[in-house]
Amino acid sequence: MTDALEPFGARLRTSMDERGPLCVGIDPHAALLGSWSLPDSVAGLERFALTVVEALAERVAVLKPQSSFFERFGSAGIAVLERTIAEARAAGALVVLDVKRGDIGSTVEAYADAYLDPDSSLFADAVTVSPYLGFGALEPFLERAEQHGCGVFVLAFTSNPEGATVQRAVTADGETVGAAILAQAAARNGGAEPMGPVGAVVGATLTDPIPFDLAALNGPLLAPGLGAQGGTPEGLRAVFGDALANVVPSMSREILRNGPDVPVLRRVARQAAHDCRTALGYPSAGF
Ligand SMILES: O=c1ccn([C@@H]2O[C@H](COP(=O)(O)O)[C@@H](O)[C@H]2O)c(=O)[nH]1
Repeated sequence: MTDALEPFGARLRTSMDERGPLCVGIDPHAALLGSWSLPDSVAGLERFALTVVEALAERVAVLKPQSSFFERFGSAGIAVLERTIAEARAAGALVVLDVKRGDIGSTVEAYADAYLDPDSSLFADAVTVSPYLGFGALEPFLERAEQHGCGVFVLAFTSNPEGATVQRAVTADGETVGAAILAQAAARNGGAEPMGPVGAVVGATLTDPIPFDLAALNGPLLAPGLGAQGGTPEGLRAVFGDALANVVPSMSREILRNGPDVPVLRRVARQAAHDCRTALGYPSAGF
């Protein structure tokens, strides 16, 4: 039986305050394996992922493995993902598994067992989830997260341009789908201190205003899209307004393309962390 963890909002707040808010994605694209002179194989995948862990897990607040790049190698890739998560957590990083799961409630129950049960070999501190089968269908994820001190990042306004056709569609109540998702997430977080376990994914690339007061979420805001997708740390203020304190800015390729040298990865990530801290108004301490 594993010891109960503190609530995710408190753990994330502490980690961001101590290390700075940067999240680095572990996205072992085939092209990146090649540019690191690694084979496009399970061995290459493992070397890549564990090199990122070695370089950054003791330094950044959050590491975010992208499950798809591990799944493409089948069960052997999943075994590498398990090891990556375990070693990153052991080194002190919070792990957000970017797996974007969502289904009918009875099936979500099993996904929640897979990712948010401390006895699972894929246990992570948080997962990304898709609410497009209805926010209510995510209930098993939310319950399990609350039970075990984990977090859930619900896709709201994603960084890709195609997302808008769904997320900015207007519901019968006259609000956008994305805003309706955020309102339900905010209701779930209530007045939790320092923030609740239900986060949202809001892209750092967005240029149209977000039709929701993001500070009212009272939860973490995972902001992918920095670097390779065109988002910049300086642009975060325009996207997130009053909610800057809860933003977890995320970069993958922008950092990873500098590998495989560990000191170089650290130097690039340190610069990115500095840029994000400055943009988000953090003190200069931290990675
Ligand atoms: O809205 C979203 C949600 C998730 N992602 C994920 O983040 C990384 C982005 O990688 P970069 O190399 O920094 O572009 C990737 O794993 C996506 O699946 C996102 O980009 N946007």
